Amino acid sequence: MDDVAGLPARRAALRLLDAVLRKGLPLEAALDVAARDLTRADDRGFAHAIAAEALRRLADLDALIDSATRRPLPDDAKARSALRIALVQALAMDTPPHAAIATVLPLVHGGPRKLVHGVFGTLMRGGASLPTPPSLPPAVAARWERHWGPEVVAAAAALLAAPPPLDLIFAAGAEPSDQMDGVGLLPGHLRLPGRTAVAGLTGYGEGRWWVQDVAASIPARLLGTGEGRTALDLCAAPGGKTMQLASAGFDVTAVDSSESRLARLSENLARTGLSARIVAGDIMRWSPPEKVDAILLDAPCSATGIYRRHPDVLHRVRPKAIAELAETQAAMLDRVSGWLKPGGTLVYSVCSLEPEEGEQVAEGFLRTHRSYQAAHVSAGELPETIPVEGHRIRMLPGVFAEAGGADGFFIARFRRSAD
Ligand SMILES: C[S@@+](CC[C@H](N)C(=O)[O-])C[C@H]1O[C@@H](n2cnc3c(N)ncnc32)[C@H](O)[C@@H]1O
Repeated sequence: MDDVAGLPARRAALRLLDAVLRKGLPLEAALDVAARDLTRADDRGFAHAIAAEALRRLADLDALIDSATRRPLPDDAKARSALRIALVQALAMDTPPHAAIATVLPLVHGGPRKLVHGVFGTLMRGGASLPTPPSLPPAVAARWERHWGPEVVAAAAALLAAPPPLDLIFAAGAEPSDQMDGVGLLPGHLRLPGRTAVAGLTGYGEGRWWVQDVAASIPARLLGTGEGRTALDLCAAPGGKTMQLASAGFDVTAVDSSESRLARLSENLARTGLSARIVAGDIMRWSPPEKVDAILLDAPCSATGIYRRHPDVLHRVRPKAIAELAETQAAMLDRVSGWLKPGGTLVYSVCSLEPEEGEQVAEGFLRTHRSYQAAHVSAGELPETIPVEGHRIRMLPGVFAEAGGADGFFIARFRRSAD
C-alpha cells in the first residue's frame, strides 16, 4: 500500500488529526507517535503542515463535507478525516486534486473508499473553495464573542488566514543588522515575514537574538533592568523569558518541571552566551533557598492565545480544562508569593485568551494576598500601542493587526509591600 508516493505522510496526518480531535492531545505532543514510520524530516514536516492547516480550516472543511453528504458523517469517522486531508491539500495547499485524492484513498482501503472518492469529486467539480478568512469553530467564536465582542472574533479569524510572522528579540546591546528587512514594534524587537528561514539569518550563529513573539516579550520587560538583582523565572522552559532576564542583567534562576523543555532552555542559553541557574523541579514542591527581588511566573495555561501557531487548541480546549487550569494558576501564584522579598516585583503571565486564566486569577490573587498591591505600568514604560490598564495588559487579536498581529496574552504586575 505504501507504494503510492506521499502516502506515509498522509497516513501520519490522519493519525495527527485523530490524536487531536478524538484523544485531545496537543499536535506537537502527538507528532513523534503519529510520524513514527516517517524516516525523512520533510515528510514529517509535511504531515504536520497538512494536519495544522486542516485544524486551522476545520470548521469550513466540515461545512463543505456536510454540504455534499446526504447524512452527516460522524465527527470521528475516518472518512471525514480522510476528506479533510484531501480537501485541505487541494483547496489550501496547492496540491493538484488528483494527487490529493490518490494519496488519501488508500487510507480508507476496505472501508468507505467509494464515499470519499464521490464526495471529493462532487465538491471539486462544483468549484468548492474555502473562505478567507477561515471560520473559527463555533464554540470558540461564541466564547470569545461573549468575553471580548464580535470585533475581536473577526480579528482572531483574520489572523488565521496568513502564516504568523517571525519575531526576533535581540539581546541587550545587539542591534538588528541592516541586511534584516523588518519592522520593530518594541525596543529590541524585529518582525520578519512568516515562513522566513531562521537558521540563515544574520546573527543566528552568534546568538545575538532569539525567536519570541512580541507579546511573549512583554512580561520580562515589566521587570525592568536587573543590575545584579535576583530573579526567579518560574515555568521557564524553553527559556525566551530567561534569556530576556539574563540579558537585562538579572541573576536568574530558571525553574521548570520538564527535563526535555529544560534541555532546550540550556541549548538556548549556550547559543546566546547568556547564563542562568537551571533547576528541574515542580514549583508546587520545590522552594528557593532564599527570597528574591523579582519573580516571573509564566504559568502553564490553555495556550488559546497561540491558536494560530498551535491550531489544535481551537478544538481540544474545553471550558472544564480552562477552569481546572485557573485553579492551578491560582495555587501557583499563592505558593510563589512567599518567595519574594518585601518591596519586590511579581509578574504573572499566561498565553491565554480566557479571562478565567488571566483577569480573574490576577484579581483573585490581589483579593486574597493583602501584602501585595497592583504595580501600575507607568507612561513611557511601554509604547502606547500596548493596551495597558493599570497593572494589567491584555493582548487580544487585533493588537498590531496591520503588522500581522500578536499572540494573545494576559500579564499582570504586583508589588509586595515593604515590611
Ligand atoms: C507557558 S510554558 C513556559 C514558557 C517559558 N516561560 C518561555 O518563555 O519560554 C509553561 C511551562 O510550565 C512548565 N510547568 C508546568 N507545570 C509546572 C510545575 N508544576 N512546576 C514547574 N514547571 C511547570 C511546563 O513544563 C512549561 O515549560
